[in-house]
Amino acid sequence: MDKIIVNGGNRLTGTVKVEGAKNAVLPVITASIMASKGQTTLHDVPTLADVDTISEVLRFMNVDAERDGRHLYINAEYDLKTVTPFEYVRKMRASVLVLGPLLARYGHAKVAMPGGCAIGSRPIDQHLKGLEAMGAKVEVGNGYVEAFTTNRLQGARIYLDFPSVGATENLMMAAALADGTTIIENCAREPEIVDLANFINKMGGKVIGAGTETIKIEGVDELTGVTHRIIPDRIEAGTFMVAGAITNGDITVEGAIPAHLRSLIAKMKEMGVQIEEFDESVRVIGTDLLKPIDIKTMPYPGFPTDLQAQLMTLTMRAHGTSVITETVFENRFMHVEEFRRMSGKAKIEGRSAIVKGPTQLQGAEVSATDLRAAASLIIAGLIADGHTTVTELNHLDRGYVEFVEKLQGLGADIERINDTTVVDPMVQSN
Ligand SMILES: CC(=O)N[C@H]1[C@@H](OP(=O)(O)OP(=O)(O)OC[C@H]2O[C@@H](n3ccc(=O)[nH]c3=O)[C@H](O)[C@@H]2O)O[C@H](CO)[C@@H](O)[C@@H]1O
Ligand SMILES: C=C(OP(=O)(O)O)C(=O)O
Repeated sequence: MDKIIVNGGNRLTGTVKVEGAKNAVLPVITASIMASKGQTTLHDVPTLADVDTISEVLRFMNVDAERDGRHLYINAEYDLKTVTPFEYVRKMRASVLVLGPLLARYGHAKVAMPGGCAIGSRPIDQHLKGLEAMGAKVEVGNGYVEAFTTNRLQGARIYLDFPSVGATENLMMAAALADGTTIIENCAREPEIVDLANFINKMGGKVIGAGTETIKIEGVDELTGVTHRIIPDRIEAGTFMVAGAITNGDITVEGAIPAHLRSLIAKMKEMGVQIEEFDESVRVIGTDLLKPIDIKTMPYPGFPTDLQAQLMTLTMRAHGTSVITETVFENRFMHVEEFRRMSGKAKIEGRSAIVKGPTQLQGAEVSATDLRAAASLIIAGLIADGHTTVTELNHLDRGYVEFVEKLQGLGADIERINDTTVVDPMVQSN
């Protein structure tokens, strides 16, 4: 079992570079299967477990998907299978993003229903509602969702009850090859949605309005493979920004696009952190005198739920009480219990976490409960007294490339080990 061991106390300094965005590359990869001719070449592809999983999904469907370092070559010119089994969806919920592309290209898609996960129940009703509005017949049973259409999907006007990122992406892709015009209202506005729209437009699609509350898509008959560079990962960038600030460090994060990080920059400045903005990088200079804040996670451009756990670590160093409210996922506070193991003073009240600072965190053995919890426990370890050991690193590997090496490059005392020590079951059960 792999473990990360952090010895707290080092101030981070220097420069770190972020990868292409996980949440941009996954939908772009699934959109590439709509290209009935030509090869797709993607650059700045992060070497993540999730990218490997979605590539396996594509290969299962008879698509060529070959990765060479940070480049991915995809050829979907063949007859594709239109089924995605549970073994893939179980590993990664974003597999459900093949639904729109397959249905649009073949008039059929059968995908294992994604279950709930540690952060919430995560239904896909908004995806299905939109596909039905476009004329698809949708059946849910035996753990699968199956969608058919005898003719092409028809353009429709769709209002999302919530600006769901995945639903906006699935419907935008389905509409790209539909007959007529689709309008998606109350859609998600994340930078990753804009990246996907740019990619579809390069393929020959006609998408306008991505990044606003209404997207209009005029369906076309055919899409072709193209070359595309994935946008930088704003969540990875934000994770390092917090790591720099919490250690009272001075770091530059290359690939941090300030326009994509407005809410985090505003909140960190409110806490007293100094932030200098450049075109595609930010410099973060920490302070000993952090102020408490209130944060509420919201769809973009609100504060991202994917940075909630990381920023919570910083509030543990602030002088006073911070209130962090999670409105996007109903169960995204699993890290609070782990912070308490490190002597963090945090408690959950309804949908909020109340954090009292400043606290001198203590090194402890903690376990990652989801991807961002993994990163935030490591960040907490950077300022804890003594050693912090973080396990369940499969979560971290879904979303961070060489996280340990990058932190070492900034001066952290951290290592990843493969610990094969057999644990006495009597001790473990206590
Ligand atoms: C691969 C990817 O891009 N993942 C991101 C994406 O996930 P994902 O696309 O799954 O997130 P959504 O925006 O769809 O979900 C947000 C909320 O809407 C609810 N909902 C969603 C769809 C639906 O049909 N019905 C419904 O009720 C969800 O349960 C959740 O409470 O956006 C999330 C919110 O920014 C991020 O945390 C994830 O990192
Ligand atoms: C929740 C996340 O991802 P996913 O939607 O892939 O589970 C995340 O990136 O923090």
